[in-house]
Amino acid sequence: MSAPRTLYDKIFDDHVVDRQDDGTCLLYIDRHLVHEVTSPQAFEGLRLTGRTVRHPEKTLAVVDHNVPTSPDRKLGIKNEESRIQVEALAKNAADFGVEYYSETDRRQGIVHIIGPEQGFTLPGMTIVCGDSHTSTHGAFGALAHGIGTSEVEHVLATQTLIQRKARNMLVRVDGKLPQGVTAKDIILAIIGEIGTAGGTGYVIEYAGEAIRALSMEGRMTICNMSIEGGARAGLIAPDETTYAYVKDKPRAPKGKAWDMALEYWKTLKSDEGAHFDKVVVLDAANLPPIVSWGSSPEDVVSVQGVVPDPAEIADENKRTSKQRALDYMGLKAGTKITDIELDRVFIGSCTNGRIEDLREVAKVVEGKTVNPRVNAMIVPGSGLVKEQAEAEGLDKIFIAAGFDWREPGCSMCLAMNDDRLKPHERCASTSNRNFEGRQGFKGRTHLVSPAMAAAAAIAGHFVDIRDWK
Ligand SMILES: CC(C)[C@H](C(=O)O)[C@@H](O)C(=O)O
Ligand code: SF4
Repeated sequence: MSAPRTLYDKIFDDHVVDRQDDGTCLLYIDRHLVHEVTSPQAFEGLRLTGRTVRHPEKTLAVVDHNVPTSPDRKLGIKNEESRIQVEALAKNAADFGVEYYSETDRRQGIVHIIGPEQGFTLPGMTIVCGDSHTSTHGAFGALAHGIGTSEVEHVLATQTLIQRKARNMLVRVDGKLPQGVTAKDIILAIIGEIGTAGGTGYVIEYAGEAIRALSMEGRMTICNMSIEGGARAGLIAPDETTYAYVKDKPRAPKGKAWDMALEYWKTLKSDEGAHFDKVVVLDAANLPPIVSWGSSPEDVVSVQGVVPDPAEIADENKRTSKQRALDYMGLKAGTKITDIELDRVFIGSCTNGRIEDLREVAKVVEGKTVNPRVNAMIVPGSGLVKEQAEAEGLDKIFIAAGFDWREPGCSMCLAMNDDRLKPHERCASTSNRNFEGRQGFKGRTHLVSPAMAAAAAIAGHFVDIRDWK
């Protein structure tokens, strides 16, 4: 019998086209997602060398980062740089025969939200995109990771990618999540535990009772932030939850092809006794709602906690860097997290812009009013999420509470469009990065779950969602 293998080993092995003696492999790529930011030079490279896109039907292009989210987006993009990128993708997709969702297509949205929605993302596949949060698709038991622009060109031209095998890491989350604690809190806690370099050189497989209990939306939130923990990719073995989500999606296999696919997908799990190079175990039952206080996703604390004191850090470099983070954030050590007041609230992004996230938000804010000091926006992750939310009447709940209800896109997750923080504005955000300037020059970002962001919008400061009435 062959040695037990992990889920990552299996998917990797199934896609090796060529393996060199030094371990360098050529991997077959099943799906390639393309957005406007990292693709212009790649298409230009093809043009210059007279090459074509090898498999246009395995490639899907969408605009997300630069598109305006205001209702008048049809009027065009004012910012020239943004407009050029969006127009370039439209032209490249047409010239190279790649399917393309423009900002007026109802299927348009954040690249990592539309892939799963369309059934373009399927278990067992290798999936790449010129975007670090491609790890999101790992929630389906697909090997999915970000690539650079020169690799985008390589995949467009050859449908393959040069890769070396990463090491295997297991993150097991045991037990049941308490009421009010979500997938977002799990992943923030994991990153708090392992640090932003903890996953460097690894592909993380998430397992355990708490992961199994998550919906596909929750699993995507977890895998999405794998890259924030330094990992190349995140994976969750497919199960009944996965199959139920995938079934009947526009591009999912149908009929006999579905049965065959299912048979294969059922083999996609780590074998008993498979070797992991690193194992981390967390207990879900002990997790509180989490809030980030600094400028790195590892700077996290319980909502019941206080802003930590860098003076207590022994390592000098780390102490200096955490002090700088506190200064940037305009916070004092010892401040209670629930005393931190917000100016803005952003609900959306490829981390938390899916329908389930919006349902959670609606539950928290129904019949309540956004604090007058707070400017709060909700940005659906895709046109289909927006339609679904409106069909359920969620938009009415949001608007009645005083939220701004927008068109789909990356929006204020990163300041590449009109949605951005002003200097020193403090924001509770459901996105994945709190880097300096991420949401606007000198903007201050606190990463939280959708429910925590919603409650903060109403209260005007952080509150423990477990006490919400
Ligand atoms: C613009 C893009 C290349 C970038 C990424 O790779 O992740 C963006 O999506 C982000 O979240 O910072
Ligand atoms: S929503 Fe944010 S994290 Fe996701 S792809 Fe867009 S910019 Fe990147």
